Amino acid sequence: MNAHSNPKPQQARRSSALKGRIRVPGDKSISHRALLFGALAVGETTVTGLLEGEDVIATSKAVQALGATVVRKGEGDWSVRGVGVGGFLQPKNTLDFGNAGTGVRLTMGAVAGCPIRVAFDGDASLRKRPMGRILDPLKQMGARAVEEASGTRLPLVIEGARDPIPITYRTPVASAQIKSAVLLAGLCAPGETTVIEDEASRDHTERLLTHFGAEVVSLPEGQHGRRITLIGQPELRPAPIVVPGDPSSAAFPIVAALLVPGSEVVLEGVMINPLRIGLITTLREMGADIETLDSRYEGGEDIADLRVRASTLKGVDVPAERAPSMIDEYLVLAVAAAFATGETRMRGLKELRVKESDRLAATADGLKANGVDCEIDGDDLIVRGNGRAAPGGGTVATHMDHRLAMSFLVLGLASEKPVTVDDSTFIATSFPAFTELMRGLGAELS
Ligand SMILES: O=C(O)C1=C[C@@H](OP(=O)(O)O)[C@@H](O)[C@H](O)C1
Ligand SMILES: C=C(OP(=O)(O)O)C(=O)O
Repeated sequence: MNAHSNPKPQQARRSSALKGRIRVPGDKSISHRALLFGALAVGETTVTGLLEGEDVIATSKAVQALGATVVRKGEGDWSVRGVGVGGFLQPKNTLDFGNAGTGVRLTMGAVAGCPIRVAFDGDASLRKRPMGRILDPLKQMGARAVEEASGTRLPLVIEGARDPIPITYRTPVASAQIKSAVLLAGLCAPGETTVIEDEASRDHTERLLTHFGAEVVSLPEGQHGRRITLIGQPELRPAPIVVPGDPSSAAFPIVAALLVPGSEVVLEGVMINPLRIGLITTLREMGADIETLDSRYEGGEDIADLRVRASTLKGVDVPAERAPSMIDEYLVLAVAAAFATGETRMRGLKELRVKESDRLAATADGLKANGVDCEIDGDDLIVRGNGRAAPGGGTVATHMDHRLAMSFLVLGLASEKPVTVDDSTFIATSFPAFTELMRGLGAELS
């Protein structure tokens, strides 16, 4: 299914200095989890700062169909009355997750330990994405997957386990979605469910389950990994959730402010969880002037205000092990690299091929369409800038991918000629106020 049947092209043109203070929307990863974990708690969870993007709205509808009561009390203020671990009811209809990988994969995990049969579907982009990575461990835990489409793609039906089996599972790729699906299924299983990851992925599931009273132990594993163990069948207690600003959304105004000469922008309340800030680390290595102001701890996460000033950037080598901490930010990093002096090599980007689009190919295509020198070498993306504004002037195919649309609009704000994206409608999945916020800073978006 596609909620966006009418593509809406959008154009960005060279802007004068971006100035002002903004607050980016709530973190998408935490927003999905707030609704889902609230639905698994006994009693009422209040959520403030929830991202009201289409992906998260799809999750809110799914948990309602599974028996939770969800009420929107005001902008970003929501309440969820949960049914308790193992208490999900069989939904009457297919759960349609639209464009949302996180929503569908985490919900699959959450239903896998309940004795119910649930049909899952999504839009044309989500139907292309691999689900076998989630189904494999869930089957080991006793769930059955009835695959309707070819291979392990949506649409498909999961029959949850009557007696879920706790497992120890080593994830084949660093993925918070796989880790979270296994831990959520493990909530219903007796005893210990353990996930081992060779590279640490974002840890919001572990933090929030602990916040709700579950016993979760996370230990270092090898050089960069974690071993996470959950004790099953806890009673989750509702606890208020304050959703911090999304660093993945902040990435767009941050890079725009770095590239548009004379800019100075402050972003308030951005989450700076160490497992999410690979982009900021990388941009600083490139010479970016990003100042951390007023670091504080709020709602179980480190947050800060970030002051960003236009900067001269140089190319860098981005190590593969940094990928999990900036997996959604490579597109906009590639845009920044197009304005830097010298070569930027971004290593180990295999996972980008299975996101909302093949982001590796689509980013290279978009850069080339705008006169930027780049190439894909195995799983690496190489961008060569000459320290001047990118030529621009191209039209970019966005393939139902919000981050491609926003990244190339950022390119257009600083390039010589305007940049057009063929469809901006998917921006609403993660950052509905993108155009309005950017225009407020002075961005020329039409
Ligand atoms: O768990 C999450 O909230 C997410 C995990 C990442 O996906 P993977 O687990 O596939 O790396 C990321 O790309 C996605 O936007 C959000
Ligand atoms: C990959 C993303 O999201 P999801 O996997 O939830 O669709 C993203 O937001 O960039």
